[in-house]
Amino acid sequence: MAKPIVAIIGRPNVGKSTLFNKLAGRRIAIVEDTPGVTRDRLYCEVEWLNHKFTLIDTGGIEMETEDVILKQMRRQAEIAIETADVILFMVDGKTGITADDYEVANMLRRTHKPIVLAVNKIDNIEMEANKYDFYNLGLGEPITISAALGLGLGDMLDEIVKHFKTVSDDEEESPEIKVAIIGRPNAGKSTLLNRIVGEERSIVSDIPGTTRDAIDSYVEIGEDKFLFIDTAGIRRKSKVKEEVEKYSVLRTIAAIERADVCLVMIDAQEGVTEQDERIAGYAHEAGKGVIIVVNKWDVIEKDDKTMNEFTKNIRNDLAFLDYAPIIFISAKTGQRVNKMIELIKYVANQHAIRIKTGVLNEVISEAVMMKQPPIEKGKPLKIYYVTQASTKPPTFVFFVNDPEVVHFSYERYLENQLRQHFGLQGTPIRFIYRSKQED
Ligand SMILES: Nc1nc2c(ncn2[C@@H]2O[C@H](COP(=O)(O)OP(=O)(O)OP(=O)(O)O)[C@@H](O)[C@H]2O)c(=O)[nH]1
Ligand SMILES: Nc1nc2c(ncn2[C@@H]2O[C@H](COP(=O)(O)OP(=O)(O)OP(=O)(O)O)[C@@H](O)[C@H]2O)c(=O)[nH]1
Repeated sequence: MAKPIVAIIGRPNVGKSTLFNKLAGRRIAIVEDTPGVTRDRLYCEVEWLNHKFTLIDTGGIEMETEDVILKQMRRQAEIAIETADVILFMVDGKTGITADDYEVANMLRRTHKPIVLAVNKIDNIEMEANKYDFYNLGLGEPITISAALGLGLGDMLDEIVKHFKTVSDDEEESPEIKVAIIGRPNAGKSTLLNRIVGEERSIVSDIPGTTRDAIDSYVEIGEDKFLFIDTAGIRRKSKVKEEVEKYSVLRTIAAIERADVCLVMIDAQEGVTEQDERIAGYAHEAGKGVIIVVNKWDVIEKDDKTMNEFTKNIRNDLAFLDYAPIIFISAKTGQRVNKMIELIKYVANQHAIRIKTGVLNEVISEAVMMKQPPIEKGKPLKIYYVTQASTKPPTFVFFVNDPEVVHFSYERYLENQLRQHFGLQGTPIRFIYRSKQED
């Protein structure tokens, strides 16, 4: 099930960062151990009761004059409308409603997306009454919070997660493989999509005055159904370079969250760049199936060694994606595009694989017999039992004597053993350790 996306929008200074920091559990922006990925506050994972969702921040660029703020907020709202399942509209309960708040509320009211209106900076009971003004926005009941003091956040989260159920029900019924084509501008994403979809591509634009840049395309190829999520072309005119980049990143993250398989598209003429590393890092972090697609292979002068050299360099630059297959294509000529489609099917299957507990334990016991765990902190690791807890990505729970004594290199060894036996190409896998005494 795709994790829902909640987008937070609001004027500068209403307290978005403060709320972010309060809610962020794991993955604020990106964990540091993925190389090439910088830490910036763009998104975080939030867990509330039994729900997990991704909170994205659509704002945060410094603006000076009043009308620029409004322009900026309109953009935020557009992005939120495009990418989010639920929109969290944050206003300042201390300053009261502003004209910009009205403008944005008008835009939001026209969408079918659920909106949660949070009135921030209500630090004490006496200030509660400030909320009545905000009914005028016509977005329903305002929820008062104090991000700084952590007040009212539970009620706000309850309201947010209330809107999830219908979203995930829809998604679960769809049988198609969801594929996100991600990569730097100019890598050839649109060209590839057009090659696959051809004339049938349907352009959906449900927001007046804006073009939807992320367009879903349903494609049936033989018996198989695919949904391609395109992230190409951030074509909004903006003079602020960081702004354009930030939007393109947010859209990429939203596309990745919805996908089963991500095609990380590399321009063969450019090789792997830092931006490629970062984009690939998002897909890896999100636990999605990944295929590295080297495009524009037609323009590369090649001999019998070229492909090996490229492979070596990519493995080196994107070491954390060692499980991802690499394919060399030309979106322009169509070279290996059919093969790539087959690969997508294969990786989607691997990503959704379920391994029976019996076989799983046989493989792990054999692995342990072949190579005993090293002694950590004076204590040998004992693995009692392994079971696959979930899929997409395959997640294995190890019941052990002490989770603290699992060594990174031994985990690597076990992962390799599982990969040797079960394939698992193109999918990250996750290990969770439980102390047996706990249960
Ligand atoms: N009194 C009070 N102040 C708050 C609260 N939440 C945030 N603030 C203050 O409001 C100011 C702005 O907070 P930020 O979290 O940086 O606001 P922001 O919306 O992220 O701002 P941008 O990054 O410009 O978009 C800071 O001085 C915070 O300390 C709150 O619940 N109560
Ligand atoms: N030679 C060659 N050129 C290609 C190939 N794929 C794309 N191109 C060219 O590369 C340029 C960029 O392609 P697009 O498909 O627009 O790239 P994009 O990734 O969608 O770019 P954005 O919309 O900016 O994100 C165009 O001029 C394409 O014709 C290819 O396989 N071979």
